[in-house]
Amino acid sequence: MVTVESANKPQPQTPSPTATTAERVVLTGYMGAGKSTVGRALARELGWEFCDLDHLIETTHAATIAELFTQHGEPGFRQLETRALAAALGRHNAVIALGGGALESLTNRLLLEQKPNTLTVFLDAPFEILFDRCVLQPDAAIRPVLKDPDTAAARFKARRPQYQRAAHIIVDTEPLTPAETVARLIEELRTR
Ligand SMILES: Nc1ncnc2c1ncn2[C@@H]1O[C@H](COP(=O)(O)OP(=O)(O)O)[C@@H](O)[C@H]1O
Ligand SMILES: O=C(O)C1=C[C@@H](OP(=O)(O)O)[C@@H](O)[C@H](O)C1
Ligand SMILES: [Mg+2]
Repeated sequence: MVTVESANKPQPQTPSPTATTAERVVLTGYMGAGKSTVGRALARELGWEFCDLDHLIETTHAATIAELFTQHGEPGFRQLETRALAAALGRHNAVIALGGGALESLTNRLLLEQKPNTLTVFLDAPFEILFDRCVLQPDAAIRPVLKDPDTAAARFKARRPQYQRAAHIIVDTEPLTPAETVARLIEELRTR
């Protein structure tokens, strides 16, 4: 029997492809890991909002990442990144793609770690693969940190333990396409 009360209740929305209790998924990993590409596709699949931290910084300050590095230096850029992260973590039903350097900051690591209902995913791959992906990326934004390959390799080595420590889920993306990584994450989200 359909009571008036239940008939007036809001109808359920399109079923989510996952029953996850997480309110947001945060993608981390080095440049070229696919945070932006996979994040956008995952958000679309979940019917969630997509927030790319670099894009948020660029629109907030009306300048490209490269311009912000030139204007403020890397330390200045990192401050803007921390503010953007704090704002982004306030979103619900959102996939958030971090920049590759976001977890260098202890403040950022604590912001992320202390945010409840947040599933952090580390998209991993060897440095050489990541570097090639960035070089081959059509119309890629300039990544100032990638200018010198030796320094970039050293930063990869230094950052990797931070990505690992922050992660609830680690995906080795080397053998996967971005679509396969999305499928893997949807599968993981079913059980969390
Ligand atoms: N297996 C893969 N996983 C993720 N990205 C891949 C893969 N293979 C190639 N790519 C390409 O590498 C680039 C990753 O760039 P992007 O998503 O901007 O990474 P990030 O935001 O992590 O720096 C994209 O051009 C993407 O199409
Ligand atoms: O690793 C880094 O220090 C950076 C990564 C970039 O984002 P992606 O990882 O999305 O390329 C961007 O935030 C900026 O160029 C600095
Ligand atoms: Mg990106």
